[in-house]
Amino acid sequence: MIDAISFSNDTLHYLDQRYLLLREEYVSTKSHQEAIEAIKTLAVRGAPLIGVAAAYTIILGINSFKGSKEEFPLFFKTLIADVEASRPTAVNLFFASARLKQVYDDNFATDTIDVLFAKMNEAAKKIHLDEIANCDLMSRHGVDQIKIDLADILKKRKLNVLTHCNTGTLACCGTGSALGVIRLAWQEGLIERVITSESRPLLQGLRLTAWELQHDGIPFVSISDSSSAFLMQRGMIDFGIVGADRIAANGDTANKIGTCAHAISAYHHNLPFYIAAPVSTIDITIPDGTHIPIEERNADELRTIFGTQVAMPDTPVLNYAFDVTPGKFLRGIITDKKAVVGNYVEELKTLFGQ
Ligand SMILES: CSC[C@@H](O)[C@@H](O)C(=O)COP(=O)(O)O
Repeated sequence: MIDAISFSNDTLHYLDQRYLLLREEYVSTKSHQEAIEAIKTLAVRGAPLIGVAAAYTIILGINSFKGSKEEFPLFFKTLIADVEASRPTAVNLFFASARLKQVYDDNFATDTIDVLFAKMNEAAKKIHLDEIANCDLMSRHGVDQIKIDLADILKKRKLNVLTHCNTGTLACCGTGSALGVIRLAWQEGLIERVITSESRPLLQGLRLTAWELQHDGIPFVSISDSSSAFLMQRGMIDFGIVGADRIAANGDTANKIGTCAHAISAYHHNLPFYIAAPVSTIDITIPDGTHIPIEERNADELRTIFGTQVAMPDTPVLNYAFDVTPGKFLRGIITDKKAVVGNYVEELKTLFGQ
């Protein structure tokens, strides 16, 4: 499997996803500032991977600390604020920083700095290992749900699945969230073909998902983002499955811009549309999608394609990185704990023991 991120010898190693497929470039850094820049520029990307990268970035930051124990609280507060300011929508980033803050809160008063840092290191590694394990759990729950929901078609033939953006190894560390489900469904003989929508402007679907599918020998075809309704109308898509950057308590889901249009089209055509995401992507503190901060990115991402100007340099642009799909358009939310279908307000709470 592709190693999108790893941490060894106090060094963060990652595959720079901005240049795939033009070049496969691995970067190693001990600098937390460089790691923050990697998150901001989407060199590392995808909600679970952003969470893992954020945890290791905090470790790089504390490793660079040279002051006394008394000076650490202010340093740590600034470090956390800098990491949290890197990308606003993927809640996994805040999940990771909250975990490390908890280790700090629980141990700072009693531990030496060295012991505290060792505990934080362990916590960061655990976030990483948990996300890998989550992929396998989501995949199992997702495939089981698909077998139930699409049983009638599966008696006759295999399925054509639509996915958007990239939710595979590159985004999740393990086999993936939505792409993990697709991989297992393929291994179990349920999939005819995967349809990957390009995911303008940064083309995560066209570049990254296609690359991962090719790597695994899974048949796929890529489409422009605006093609999905037409393909559904023609019976060329049986269901959709995507990842998430933040899920509100009522199931409203932020994911890569373009997801909402796919989900509404699927709903119109009576096709199941699923979200696959680990529980670390659910923000149970917000009641609905209106509370999800939506990242707006640089206008030049839209005006240019890989550095080539494709619009007037002063073309006014709205470049929202994510949209919010209302929960009512979703057939289910596949998590590592279980597949949640039905009443999201009641069901999602139970994942948090509420
Ligand atoms: C499992 S990844 C889920 C999402 O993070 C993914 O679909 C997505 O929107 C990624 O956006 P990106 O801007 O590439 O970080």
